[in-house]
Amino acid sequence: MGLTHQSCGSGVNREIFQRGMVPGAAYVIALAGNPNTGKSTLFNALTGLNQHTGNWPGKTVLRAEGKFIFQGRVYNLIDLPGTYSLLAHSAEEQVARDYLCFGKPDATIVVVDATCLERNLNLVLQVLEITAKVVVCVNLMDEAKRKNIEINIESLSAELGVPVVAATAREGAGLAALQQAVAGIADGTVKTSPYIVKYDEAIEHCIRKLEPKLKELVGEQFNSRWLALRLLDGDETVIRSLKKWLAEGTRVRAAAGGEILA
Ligand SMILES: Nc1nc2c(ncn2[C@@H]2O[C@H](COP(=O)(O)OP(=O)(O)OP(=O)(O)O)[C@@H](O)[C@H]2O)c(=O)[nH]1
Ligand SMILES: [Mg+2]
Repeated sequence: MGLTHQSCGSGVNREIFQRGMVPGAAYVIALAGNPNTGKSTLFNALTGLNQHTGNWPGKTVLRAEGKFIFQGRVYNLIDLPGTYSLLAHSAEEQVARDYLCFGKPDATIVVVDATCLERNLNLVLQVLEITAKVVVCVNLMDEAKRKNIEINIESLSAELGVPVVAATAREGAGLAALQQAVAGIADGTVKTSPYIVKYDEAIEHCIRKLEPKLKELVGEQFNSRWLALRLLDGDETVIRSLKKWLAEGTRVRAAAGGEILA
């Protein structure tokens, strides 16, 4: 049998992409965003001093994770490196992108700077191309207020199709609402309908051709539209990551005596 999604499972994701290491965690939550948007401030405010740091596998990029407890459940929070894009031009971008696709977090918080929202939304749209399980956290609301910038959180949420929460992480403001929104996405009680960028018809045509083939390979595990776009980009790094994921699935299956891991 060839390599298919049936030979690869979430156990594999955890092994090779280090999904999360907090024991007993109900959910794994990723924290993404442009550099300097307050991700680490938010991470520290949510987790306190309960953090574990190391490097991402094979990279000199710092990996920080910790936990918070909300309504009796443990959430494993992963602080991703700050990036402007997810096109894997740098080690940081590759780490963030691979984690969002192959690590399959239960929810992703994208932290944006309220004082330069437009630039930050570029990353939000890229994350929405990978996963629908997103909460946007509009941080630095204190700075925005000082600069007389008003943000209509409700209409932003309606346009993006995902929950949007305002916060001032440095003062701990908005954290409870953020945790509530994350909980709803992680346990599936809140459904999203993310804004998806549409490309030129020539590209959309190629996506329609590629997507079914990719679905055969990875099933519903990963976002095949996004994988198709990366293949059209000729993105070698994503092809390598995909091969690694498929090969690892077979290795684990063989080690488990041929049983398919769910
Ligand atoms: N005024 C204000 N400053 C904030 C807020 N949150 C974070 N900051 C400040 O913004 C700066 C950057 O915060 P970090 O938490 O390091 O940002 P980051 O996104 O982790 O940055 P990178 O890891 O470099 O990508 C620091 O000086 C924080 O004190 C906020 O809500 N309001
Ligand atoms: Mg940081």
